[in-house]
Amino acid sequence: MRTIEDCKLYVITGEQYHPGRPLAEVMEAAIAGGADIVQLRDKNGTPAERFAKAKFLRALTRRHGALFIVNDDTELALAADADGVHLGQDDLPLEEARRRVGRGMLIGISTHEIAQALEAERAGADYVGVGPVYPTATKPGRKAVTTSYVSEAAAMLRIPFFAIGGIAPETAGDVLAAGARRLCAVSAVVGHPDPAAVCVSLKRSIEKWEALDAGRMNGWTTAESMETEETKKSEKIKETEETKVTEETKVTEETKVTEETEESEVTKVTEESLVTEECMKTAAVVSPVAATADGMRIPLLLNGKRAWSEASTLGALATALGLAERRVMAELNGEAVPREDWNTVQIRADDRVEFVQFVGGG
Ligand SMILES: Cc1ncc(COP(=O)(O)OP(=O)(O)O)c(N)n1
Ligand SMILES: Cc1ncsc1CCOP(=O)(O)O
Ligand SMILES: [Mg+2]
Repeated sequence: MRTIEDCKLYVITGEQYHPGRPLAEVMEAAIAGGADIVQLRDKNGTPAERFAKAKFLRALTRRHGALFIVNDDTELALAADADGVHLGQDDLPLEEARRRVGRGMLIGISTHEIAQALEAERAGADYVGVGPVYPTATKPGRKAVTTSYVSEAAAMLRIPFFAIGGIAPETAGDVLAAGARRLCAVSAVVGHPDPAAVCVSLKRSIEKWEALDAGRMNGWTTAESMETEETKKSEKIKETEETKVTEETKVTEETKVTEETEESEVTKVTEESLVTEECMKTAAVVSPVAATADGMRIPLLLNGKRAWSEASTLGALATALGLAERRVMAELNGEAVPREDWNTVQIRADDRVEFVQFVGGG
């Protein structure tokens, strides 16, 4: 059976999005496409209808090895032998829900800001929802939290989080670039004529970023295992980029995945003044700014990864990274910045900076 850590794609029912199409057909397609978790979210059915759907989804998910979560209702979760229950900020408090469902059941909590997520983590939530990232008709009136909350969650949470709200193949790239590695969707999947295809696409996007992360992890190596630029080029990972680190500088080599190109890209980022996400996680309980020793460093999302820099301009950052003389492109918050402007473009806290070097193909 899958654990919550294994689960990357979470699909929630939304029968209003597939009128005339049976729930069974749509959710079976979602699972066939790679949904790891299915949640029953039914605000309108009678208790008997909700119970029947829960029993059906329990059997379906069990058959396919997926997890089954019930929204809002601990009693229904218990009655249907679900794997867990999902609760919002205005639902039953986590402590009371835990008393009712016991240790063996997963509890997920919706969060809309980092303080709520840290509190849920502290109180024993198994995962949190982070959203709505974008405004969504599925949760009307709920303010979008934007990808900046996704970045905070990525930097500060230890438990798994699922980005939710407006998640679709078109938005997944930005949400993953902000640091999410788990996605949750309703309308984009269940409202699509081909739910399986949407799930396949979302799952592929997640896996691309995981492959990129694996490259970054490989980068946390010692000088002995450092490779030459040429070696690295020949070992490009399909559809991903790699990360390398030198022992002395504890430098990250960050990369970027673009949806537009199938070519791998390798960006070498070498600098002394960056502290990576690892340091950030150690200081997770304090604010990002307080986490810096000297208070001078700016928190950034550098090639999708949380980092810190003393550089105040894009040019200074490129210099610090050893990229000033390299044939690289820079993007600041999704906008390409011409090289002639690098020294005048200021970097601010939580800016998203991407340095990309194309190495082959094109
Ligand atoms: C995975 C996941 N995340 C968030 C929610 C929303 O829960 P809540 O805020 O309680 O809103 P409702 O879904 O009950 O309207 C969720 N259901 N699942
Ligand atoms: C239930 C919920 N909670 C936060 S956003 C959301 C709905 C997400 O739906 P969609 O994927 O259709 O935007
Ligand atoms: Mg709820």
